[in-house]
Amino acid sequence: MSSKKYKNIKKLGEGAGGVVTQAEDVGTGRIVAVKKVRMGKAKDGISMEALREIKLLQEIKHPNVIELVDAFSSNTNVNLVFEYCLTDLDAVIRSREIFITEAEVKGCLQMILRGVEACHKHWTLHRDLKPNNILLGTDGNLKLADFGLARIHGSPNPRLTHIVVTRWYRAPELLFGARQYGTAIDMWAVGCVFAELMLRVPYLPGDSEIDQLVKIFHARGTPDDDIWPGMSSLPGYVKFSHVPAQDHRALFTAASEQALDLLNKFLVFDPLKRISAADALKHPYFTTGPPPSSAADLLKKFTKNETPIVNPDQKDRSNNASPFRAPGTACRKDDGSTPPSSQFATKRKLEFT
Ligand SMILES: Nc1ncnc2c1ncn2[C@@H]1O[C@H](COP(=O)(O)OP(=O)(O)OP(=O)(O)O)[C@@H](O)[C@H]1O
Repeated sequence: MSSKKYKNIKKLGEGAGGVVTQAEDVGTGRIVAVKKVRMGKAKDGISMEALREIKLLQEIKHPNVIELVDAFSSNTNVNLVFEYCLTDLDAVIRSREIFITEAEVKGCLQMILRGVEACHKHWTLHRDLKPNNILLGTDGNLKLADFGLARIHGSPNPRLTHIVVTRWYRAPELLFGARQYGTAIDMWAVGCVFAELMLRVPYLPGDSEIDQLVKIFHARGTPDDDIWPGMSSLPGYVKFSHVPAQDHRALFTAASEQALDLLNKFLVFDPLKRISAADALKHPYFTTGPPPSSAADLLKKFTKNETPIVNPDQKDRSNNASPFRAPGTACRKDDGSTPPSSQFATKRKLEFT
């Protein structure tokens, strides 16, 4: 980083877009995270990818959307300066030190939904919602981050590509190659994250695009054109044999009726009938039973045992001991790491290779 304004502290990690470094604003002493974005297809010396992220984030100012503090260019890079975050939801979900209560799941989901609602109000799809793109800010708020794939939807010539959203959180319309899609793709992803918060393991961890659809249909039942009008006309539609929906109650053993009802509304096949973020926030789930945990409570709980963000490259997901896995067996390459205990779920049998 070659800005006199920021003093490099340490490398935090590296994503597909570039290196992220912890730094200090020498003028104010504020700790920030600087994301150095490699040049993509450059126009006028600035990466279009970086420009897109800058533009979207500058428009959305919300406690549940990561703050873009500054942006500057250095040689061939664009540096995006973000508020520094303490950990991410992936690290929290995988931590065996943390027992996530119903109130905490509720608090997390409420913050995620508020962030998504803010994005959607600004005609922005996040498009890559997943636990490691949801960061815990120093104020205890969860913040949606990594807008690298976000696009303004509804713009005249969107040329939307269906290769978006990490597979496990990808909506069925994207898996069937829909070229026109909207905010409902983020709501499917929110549903998968909600399920993962309760289960403590990814809900639908498909190995491939086809396996992703198989996992979705095994969980939710195979849809037909009555349930999802227009499904068979989608460009990538493939006919699957009929399987009935899994009994949700058998998997989410301790989840409340309201939690299951809301989960079902996120995971509706027809994108037009899928619940919106604004409506989800009005669901009785948030007003019945224990109230959602506050940001201050989440901060205390999720940072108690220090769960620093771990760069996925540095995570050893195969050798950690697990009560769910026979000693010495490696867990399947893609399935995340050791599932911590959950009061919501029946311990799900992991498949081994
Ligand atoms: N604001 C932040 N504060 C603290 N750490 C951050 C911040 N933003 C990103 N990181 C960390 O830096 C690393 C790289 O993040 P980045 O968003 O570039 O990629 P990623 O989400 O890990 O992967 P990908 O780009 O493939 O989605 C990750 O470990 C991430 O958690």
